[in-house]
Amino acid sequence: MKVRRIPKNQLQECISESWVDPARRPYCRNGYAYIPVRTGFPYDLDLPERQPYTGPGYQRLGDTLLLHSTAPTDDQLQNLIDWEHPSCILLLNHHDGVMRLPDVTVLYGVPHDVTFRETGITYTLNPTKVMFSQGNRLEKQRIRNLIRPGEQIADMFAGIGYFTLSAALAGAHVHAMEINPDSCAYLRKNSEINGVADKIAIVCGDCRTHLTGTYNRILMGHFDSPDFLTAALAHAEPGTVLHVHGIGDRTRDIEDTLQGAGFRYSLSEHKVKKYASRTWHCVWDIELR
Ligand SMILES: C[S@@+](CC[C@H](N)C(=O)[O-])C[C@H]1O[C@@H](n2cnc3c(N)ncnc32)[C@H](O)[C@@H]1O
Repeated sequence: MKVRRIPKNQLQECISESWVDPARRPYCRNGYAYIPVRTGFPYDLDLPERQPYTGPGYQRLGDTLLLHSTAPTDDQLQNLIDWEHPSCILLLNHHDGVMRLPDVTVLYGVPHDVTFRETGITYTLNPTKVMFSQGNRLEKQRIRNLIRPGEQIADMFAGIGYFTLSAALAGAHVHAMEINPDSCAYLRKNSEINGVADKIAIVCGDCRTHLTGTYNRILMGHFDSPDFLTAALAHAEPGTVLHVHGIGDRTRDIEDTLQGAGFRYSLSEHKVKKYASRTWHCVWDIELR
């Protein structure tokens, strides 16, 4: 592949010039951009063709790549480094405990805070310290579309702001509760970066002791949410909408709790993503009557 090597900060100025091959992606390394050159134009280097990466799937969070569960072979890892030029590659083995802390193996580079955008929201986090689920992207958008400006919302499991930031950007006032101090710190940072700090009241602690008053909407983005429903209902009233996440079929448990608390309600179930074979991560939308 014939390329011209230029300082990375000149990439934007060059990208529409006639010598640039628009069918190939430039790539950056060590402060330089390598731009593929069209046939017939002068070039600086003739690089061996890059081998497309064909190993296990991964997600990109800023300059860090996150592989899920399946470790690459040594050849695949080298192939991925050459293909994506990341600064760090992590293998996410699983999430641990109630805080859903990531258990990761560092495959390449040194872990650090990463910044990236997803559906118009900027996130900063360290993927070795807190979880980030790209699989919840559609659910975040769905929730954002349901929220009306001025709503009073409780996010009982705010994490680094997956739902809280969407809700605040939709014009709601969010009482964001989170038990993990690392997540609270990133949530604070993310609310500032996205310009919604004045719409979010962050509390670091157990949501069950921090819920106050009643809310228009209660977000419960934790797999064990059905077990927290009684606590949430103590801060709900007719008209309140709850979004209760869980794994597998929890409809019966949820309905038992609602009926035990004496509420009339409408309930609908939505699939968020596959969790295991035949098991789904679901969210139950409940509107109290
Ligand atoms: C699934 S994670 C992330 C939540 C995020 N809303 C999402 O959908 O991905 C759940 C979060 O709930 C927090 N958490 C667990 N138990 C909690 C509790 N009792 N009170 C407040 N936060 C809690 C964990 O620390 C974790 O950050």
